[in-house]
Amino acid sequence: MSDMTALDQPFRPAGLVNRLAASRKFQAFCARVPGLRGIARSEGAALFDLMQGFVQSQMLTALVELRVLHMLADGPATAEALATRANVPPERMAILAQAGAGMGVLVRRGQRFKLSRRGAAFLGVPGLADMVRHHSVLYQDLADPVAFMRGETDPDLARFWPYVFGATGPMDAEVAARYSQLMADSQGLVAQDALRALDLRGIDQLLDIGGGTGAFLRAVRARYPDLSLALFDLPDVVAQAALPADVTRHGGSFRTDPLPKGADAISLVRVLYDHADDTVAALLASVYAALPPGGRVLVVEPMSGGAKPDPQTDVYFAVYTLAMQTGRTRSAAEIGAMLAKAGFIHVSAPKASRAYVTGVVEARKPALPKDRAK
Ligand SMILES: CC(C)=CCC/C(C)=C/CC/C(C)=C/C=C/C(C)=C/C=C/C=C(C)/C=C/C=C(C)/C=C/C=C(C)/C=C/CC(C)(C)O
Ligand SMILES: C[S@@+](CC[C@H](N)C(=O)[O-])C[C@H]1O[C@@H](n2cnc3c(N)ncnc32)[C@H](O)[C@@H]1O
Repeated sequence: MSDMTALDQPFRPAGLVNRLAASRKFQAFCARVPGLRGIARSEGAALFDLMQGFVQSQMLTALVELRVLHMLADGPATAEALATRANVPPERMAILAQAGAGMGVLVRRGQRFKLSRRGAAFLGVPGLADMVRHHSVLYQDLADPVAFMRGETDPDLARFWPYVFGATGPMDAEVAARYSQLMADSQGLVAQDALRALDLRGIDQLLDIGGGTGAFLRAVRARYPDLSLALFDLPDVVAQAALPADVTRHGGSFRTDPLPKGADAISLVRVLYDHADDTVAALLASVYAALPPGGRVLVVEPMSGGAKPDPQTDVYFAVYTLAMQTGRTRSAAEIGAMLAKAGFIHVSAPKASRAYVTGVVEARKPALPKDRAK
């Protein structure tokens, strides 16, 4: 039997609805019946988009690398004019611009192309173009997805973020700058959504562990000017943080050093998902030890949908952290369970507005010893 014959065998999945959906006769029937036709068409288009996602991403990368979106920010242009500026053969630029319009980041008006609203929003999101550019590493890592899922590859993404892994010693200036800038740029939306979901009133001092260049603390300062702030990160990273003079800086490693005491709230922004469960458990134990009774811990990072799989976090961030090889994308329920295991109570997951930007989980250290039993 040839492979083609094998593929022609009808599938008979379990369940009536799935059996109908897989039936070619039923698919053809739906295509003829008004009402069902629309469902069949949109299911087909959704399948097609799943299949062509990698082509869309690569064409977005080409639009970014060739600065086509940036050029069109100055005003509409023909594909020919774009081709000259980007040094691409005109017939190829015509295909790229047409694809950009098909993807909704450009709009075609006769022979000219302009930036669409979505394309303009893309350029306006801090660091998004650079995020797209750095995806070339992940793209290579996923070139053989079967080997990748079997754990038979050695992904380069694992080396892209050296300071995620607590590297010590002198910092390569270029690596540090690339790392810090990408982190700081993408921090804006994270801080915005986290501070919308969290209420920090009542806190006297907030210590941000793994706070990088201090972008989260700067956003907190803008919203809660009276809150006293402190940053803890690796010494080289803390030294680079751009923070107001009154913000206390602590250089150290949460793997080997005790966390400073004095704060009644500790935040962990995009820190836990970089690390394995045993590292996270030890870190949460240190956080617990550093907090006073009644102190709060705030976990802010993209989270898996858990029982309700999420279209972005359970694909992009789960695969991204898998390629990094050190951590994983956990659900709010998993993070909550780890917090409870460390002794925290009143674990809650305030609703954040965009799962693909961040999720939020908070909890308290018991105020009184008797609370621990609760
Ligand atoms: C008034 C009328 C009628 C119409 C107005 C129309 C109009 C002008 C509408 C405007 C539309 C608008 C405001 C759109 C705004 C869109 C926004 C804000 C889009 C935001 C998108 C954000 C995205 C796509 C974020 C992506 C984030 C990524 C990819 C983050 C990756 C982070 C990584 C890889 C972190 C790694 C850290 C590590 C290493 C794991 O620790
Ligand atoms: C993904 S970044 C998050 C930075 C920042 N919170 C943000 O969201 O933009 C992880 C941070 O954890 C820090 N980090 C990694 N290992 C650490 C360790 N052992 N001790 C202290 N900080 C560490 C890194 O230097 C980095 O700043």
